[in-house]
Amino acid sequence: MALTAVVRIPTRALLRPWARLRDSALGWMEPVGGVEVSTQRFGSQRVLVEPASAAGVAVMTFKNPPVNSLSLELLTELVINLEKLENDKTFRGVVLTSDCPGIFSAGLDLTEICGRNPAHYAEYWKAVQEMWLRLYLSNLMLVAAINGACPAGGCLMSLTCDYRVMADNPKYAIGLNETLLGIVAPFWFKDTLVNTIGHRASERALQLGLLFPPTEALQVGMVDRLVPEDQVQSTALSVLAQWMAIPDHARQLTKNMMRKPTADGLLKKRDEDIQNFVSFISRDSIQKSLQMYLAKLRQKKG
Ligand SMILES: CCCCCC/C=C/CC(=O)SCCNC(=O)CCNC(=O)[C@H](O)C(C)(C)COP(=O)(O)OP(=O)(O)OC[C@H]1O[C@@H](n2cnc3c(N)ncnc32)[C@H](O)[C@@H]1OP(=O)(O)O
Repeated sequence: MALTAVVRIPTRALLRPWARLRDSALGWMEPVGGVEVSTQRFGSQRVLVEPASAAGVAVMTFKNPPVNSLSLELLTELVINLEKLENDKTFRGVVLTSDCPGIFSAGLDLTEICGRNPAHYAEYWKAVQEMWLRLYLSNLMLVAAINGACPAGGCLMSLTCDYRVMADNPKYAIGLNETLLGIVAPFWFKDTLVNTIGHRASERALQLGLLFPPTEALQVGMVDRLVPEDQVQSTALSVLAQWMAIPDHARQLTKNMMRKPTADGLLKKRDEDIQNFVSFISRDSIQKSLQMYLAKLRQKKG
């Protein structure tokens, strides 16, 4: 791929993402008798975090209607809240789920990668990388409670988790459908999929941009369990309860051993990956494809 666009990559936002957001996580930690304890509910505008009834577990709910697209704001809030959970040693496991009925996440926010300038594309892509790295290498046990459609970036987010529970509703589908939009899933999306479902299945799924209905997703290994829609979150919590029985230290080292080489692939060339993305996404032909795809989505209603 030709590397033509050279852009300044703003680091301000993602090195200290909380500096650009009004931190609405009031009540995150309150000193009680000199000891910091977690309060009932925290999070931010688009990412709600609630401790579950089981000790050590939190539920992180994405609330970015209508479709939980991964806007820059949502990505930033996700990373901030994950970091807070990581730093609060009372938490060992997190369920990731959605507040948007019938949709886990529509993936990357197409309005962030369409009709903007190179500096914006660079800032946005850095935020996407950051989300992936933080989730993929998280020391916490992460379980995705997939309660709706889960295409592209939404699928990627779920693939970073340690376990996926999906609603058994044939209306929903999950997969990396980038080629259907005329774009190419980057190598670290591909690696995450290969690590989950294997090389041959990934090759086919990625080329064809397959969106798997739940039964097929289970067969191919993209999700680990299907349950009726109203049991997705409770099942995710009971899976976490089983994982909690494993000593954290041994599990964390094992997770790191399995995942670090894949993450290093991106860590070693983050800037090059951003330049690649910016030069690819800025092409007229790619912008036209994305505009047509967005127009088709918007027309669906009319
Ligand atoms: C080296 C280069 C590498 C490039 C790699 C780039 C990687 C990209 C990965 C991605 O994640 S790209 C995004 C891919 N996402 C999709 O294809 C999903 C598109 N959306 C849908 O299929 C559907 O919306 C849905 C999620 C199945 C939900 O369907 P539903 O019928 O419930 O809602 P809609 O009427 O379709 O949508 C409501 C509303 O939301 C807008 N919208 C939907 N998806 C997105 C999105 N991803 N980004 C921004 N906006 C989105 C849609 O246009 C509607 O808007 P309106 O204004 O209300 O009409």
